[in-house]
Amino acid sequence: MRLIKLKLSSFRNLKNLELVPGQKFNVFYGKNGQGKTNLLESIYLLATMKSFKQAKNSDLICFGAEFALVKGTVERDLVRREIALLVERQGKKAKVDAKLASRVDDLFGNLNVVLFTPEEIGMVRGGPESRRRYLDRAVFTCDLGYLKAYHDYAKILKNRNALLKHNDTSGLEVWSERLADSAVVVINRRLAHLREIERLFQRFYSEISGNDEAVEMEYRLHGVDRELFGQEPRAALVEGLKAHAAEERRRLTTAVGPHRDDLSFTLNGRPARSFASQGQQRSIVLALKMAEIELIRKTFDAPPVLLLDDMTSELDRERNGNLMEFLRKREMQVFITTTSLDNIALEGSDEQATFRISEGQISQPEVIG
Ligand SMILES: Nc1ncnc2c1ncn2[C@@H]1O[C@H](COP(=O)(O)OP(=O)(O)OP(=O)(O)O)[C@@H](O)[C@H]1O
Repeated sequence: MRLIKLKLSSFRNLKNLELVPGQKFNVFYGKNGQGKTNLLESIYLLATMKSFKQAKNSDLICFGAEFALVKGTVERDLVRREIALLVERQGKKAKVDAKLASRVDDLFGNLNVVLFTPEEIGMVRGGPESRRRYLDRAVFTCDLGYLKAYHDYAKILKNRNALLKHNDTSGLEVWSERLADSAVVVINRRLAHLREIERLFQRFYSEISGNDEAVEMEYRLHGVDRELFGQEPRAALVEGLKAHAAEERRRLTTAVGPHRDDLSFTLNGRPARSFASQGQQRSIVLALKMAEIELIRKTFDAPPVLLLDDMTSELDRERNGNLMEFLRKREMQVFITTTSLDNIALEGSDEQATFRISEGQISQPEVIG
């Protein structure tokens, strides 16, 4: 999969931008606050209709403008498609080859992206939300049904939370059962994804770290009995909700379900969150991303586009080099942002297009190699 052309109008500080990226490594450099992350955000939006910064529509529109327009030509298996996304304050509208795409599903598989941000590097150590966010994004890219399952769950959760908030216990039991049904679907899809990437993740971790540390990942059910979940998942959720009834009355919110679950990593049996060194934690995230790329390649028979935001300064030279080598072998199109070209371990023969971004404007590329 490749992005052949990108055209932005009034997207954040990128008022009028046209880009014809190279086939492989595209490096965007410039000082802080010039629009590098915004550029990656626009590509991410084209693929998913969502901002990776959890931004509102109005944040995406250039100050003073009425709407933003993101247009891209993408290519997969030699078939080109035009994707156009109109962002207005009240909503987004997408078209694929001039046909209205009414749901995100219609965009599915045209452009797959894997995102790698400094925020995600902190994921092993940080709070569970960032790990859930990572997981949800990763599952959605390969599993079309996941988004619907996730939205169904979110709707039920919202209704159940509204009852708790108003101390209205009349319909609570019915909503608990609905929540349990929907939660099982979400959790099972997450678990299926993790099963698919587990081996890859372990293989890439040992390749990056160059030693035989045993790395494991585990899906942690919050407030739900693991064993019972293995046998009767729905009953386990219902039981979990019952057991947390007092906490829910106190906190006025649903205490159990995939919105509270977590993903944990262990190194040689010890929790990576507290025991792994910074380097080991970075290797874990890197191995996860590599596994995700590999799974997408297998699922779609085409590699995704990789968006690397300001990562280069986060990875040491060796890990950076490992990553670039991995990407080179897979013939992937990569978009990298950096404040300094010295951060990129891309010396070698690969084609590299370099763009300078300054105050939302892009300079013509210099092709190196
Ligand atoms: N809706 C908007 N309209 C106009 N400008 C905006 C809008 N949203 C953000 N900006 C501007 O975009 C700039 C931030 O761009 P971006 O986050 O892409 O920076 P960057 O080049 O990635 O910098 P860094 O290296 O610090 O990450 C800021 O100057 C901000 O004021």
